[in-house]
Amino acid sequence: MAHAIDVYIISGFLGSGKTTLLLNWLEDAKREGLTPGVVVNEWGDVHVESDMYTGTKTVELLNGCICCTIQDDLKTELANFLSTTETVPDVLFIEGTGVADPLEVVDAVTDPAFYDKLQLQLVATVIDSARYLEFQSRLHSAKDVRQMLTQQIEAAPLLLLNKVDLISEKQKAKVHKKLSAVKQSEAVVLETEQASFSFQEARAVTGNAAPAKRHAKACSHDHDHDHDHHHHAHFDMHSFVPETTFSSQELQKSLTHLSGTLLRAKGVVETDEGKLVQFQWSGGDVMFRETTQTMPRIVLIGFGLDEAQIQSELSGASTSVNASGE
Ligand SMILES: Nc1nc2c(ncn2[C@@H]2O[C@H](COP(=O)(O)OP(=O)(O)OP(=O)(O)O)[C@@H](O)[C@H]2O)c(=O)[nH]1
Repeated sequence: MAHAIDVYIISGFLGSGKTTLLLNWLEDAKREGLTPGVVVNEWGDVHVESDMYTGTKTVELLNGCICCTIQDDLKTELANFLSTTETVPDVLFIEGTGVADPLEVVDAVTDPAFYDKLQLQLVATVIDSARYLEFQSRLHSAKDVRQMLTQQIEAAPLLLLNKVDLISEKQKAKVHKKLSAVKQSEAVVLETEQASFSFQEARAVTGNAAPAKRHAKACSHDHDHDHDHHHHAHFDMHSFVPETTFSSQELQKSLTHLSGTLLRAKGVVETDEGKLVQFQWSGGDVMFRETTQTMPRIVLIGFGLDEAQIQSELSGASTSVNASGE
């Protein structure tokens, strides 16, 4: 291989706007005539957004955080990706799950096995500015959430303060202040709406500080691969096939009625009109958008979610798959 492939890692907490940024960068790269490749790591057992990457060489790592065995999977997938006879991409975008420590992805990419094949250019962390203060609050948020956010922010020389359309100037100032206590001193912080920061602009940042590099610490998560569940620190994940139809208002109502702490929900549901749509929920309104997916699915992630209530509010049937920890 003549040149190593430039790698850009997109990090950020659940629902912050990583996929939105990835889609922007994919378009930018293609417009420039580059051939991009994508690695997406999803916390769900089904990738409900896979139709968004049609036409791009994509590797999906499902059901996990990129850590421990999943980190080994990432290395294996990267090796497979690089050894296929198809066109080698010019640039590779890796989107971690919202509950991944980006340094674990950095470790995989900078593994000696790839030293002449992959060239890490940038770790960009996307931050949901509308939920950042809540997520960083000792009063309103769990320690795992605060730690995860801190790891993601500390690892990145580029921080995109996304969703600024949802907050006031006063809130924005508070977010900047909080962020400056955590971020790398040289980190570039930019405010965005719809993660509108182009790939060209991102490349200009790569001249700045390299991503922090430390060996990923030993995995402290509980994994029990003999059972049909995956445990992300203390995050519970539920994934199931809903057997009812929804309007966006009904889905909104059901999601916001759930006891425990729901951090993120997404999936594919059937509308009352019998059409399958993709839905997104990350703390605000439920958003529906067109999809070519052919199966309904709901994936939820949070803390202390009640399985029985999820069944009665959202599943509508007994086909529910509990993928939560413990
Ligand atoms: N209001 C607002 N919504 C946004 C913005 N950026 C993204 N969104 C929406 O926020 C939701 C989550 O965005 P994604 O890009 O899927 O977030 P993600 O970080 O990939 O989410 P995970 O799948 O949980 O990792 C989607 O409904 C987006 O359309 C923004 O700047 N403002």
